[in-house]
Amino acid sequence: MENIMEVNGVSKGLKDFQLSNLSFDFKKGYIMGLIGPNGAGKSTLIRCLMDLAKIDSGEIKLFGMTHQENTKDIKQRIGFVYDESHFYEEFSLEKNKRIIAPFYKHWDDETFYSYTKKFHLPLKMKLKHLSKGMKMKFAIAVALAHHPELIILDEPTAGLDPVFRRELLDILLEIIQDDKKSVFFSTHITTDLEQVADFITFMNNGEIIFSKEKDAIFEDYKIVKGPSELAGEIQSLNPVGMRKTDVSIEALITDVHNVAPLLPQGVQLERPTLEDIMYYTVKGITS
Ligand SMILES: Nc1ncnc2c1ncn2[C@@H]1O[C@H](COP(=O)(O)OP(=O)(O)OP(=O)(O)O)[C@@H](O)[C@H]1O
Repeated sequence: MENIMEVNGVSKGLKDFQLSNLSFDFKKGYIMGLIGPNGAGKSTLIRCLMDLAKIDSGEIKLFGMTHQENTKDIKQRIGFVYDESHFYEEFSLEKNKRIIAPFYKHWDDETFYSYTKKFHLPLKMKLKHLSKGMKMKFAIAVALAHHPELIILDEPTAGLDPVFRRELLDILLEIIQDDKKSVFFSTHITTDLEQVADFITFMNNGEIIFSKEKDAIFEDYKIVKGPSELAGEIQSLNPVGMRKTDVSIEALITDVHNVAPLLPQGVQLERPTLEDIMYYTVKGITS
């Protein structure tokens, strides 16, 4: 399968922050989730992907091209949804649509109106009077109406009610069904990714901790639980993170195939959630 996105050794310095040597690939026809704690650099990476922020070194290729080579073509082929509203607040949704549509070669009114109907969006209302969730829905309708091959969303489910969140995840799953489109989205709601993502990229402190197939992550990481007396033995196995109470111990281990045979008797192995993996990676060993 061909790569739709290739990030090679990308670095970007901001005032007090640095994206450091990021590398990962993303294949066509899948959903990739981008996770990481607040301030990890997810939005900064997305801004670099969209060429809204210039990278200092390395290379980003989308559809096999860099922005320098053909940014216009790249942007036509991406549906981009992000938090800062880039629409006209004083105008109605209909008027916003009339302004935006001519910028896209493949704009499709029928698709646009089918989504605004599905999302119950009031076309005559001024954008500034929409709720946060409704604005997000409008941004999604606009992004999907020009038939993008790649959809990039920065925290699209933030501010959405659970019913629409589920609906949006179903829409994202529908989009990739023809194997020609791909979805890349950042989120703090890791359970959403457990449902729909094929690949997960995890960032912390401006670095990539891993970028892997979801199933491979759950094969590699396990939670170890046991009585607190075993703390020393578990710690000697170099867990990613560990939490100890007076009576029990819980740790996250990686490279489970090599580490599991070394585990002491009396511990249980459990499948972690993505949230467990994030928590222990960020927190490390606490007591
Ligand atoms: N324009 C900017 N100038 C200087 N620093 C910035 C700028 N934009 C972001 N930063 C800093 O870069 C760091 C990463 O921010 P970023 O928004 O990329 O993180 P994030 O992972 O998306 O976080 P969150 O989950 O909270 O949205 C933060 O420390 C932030 O303050």
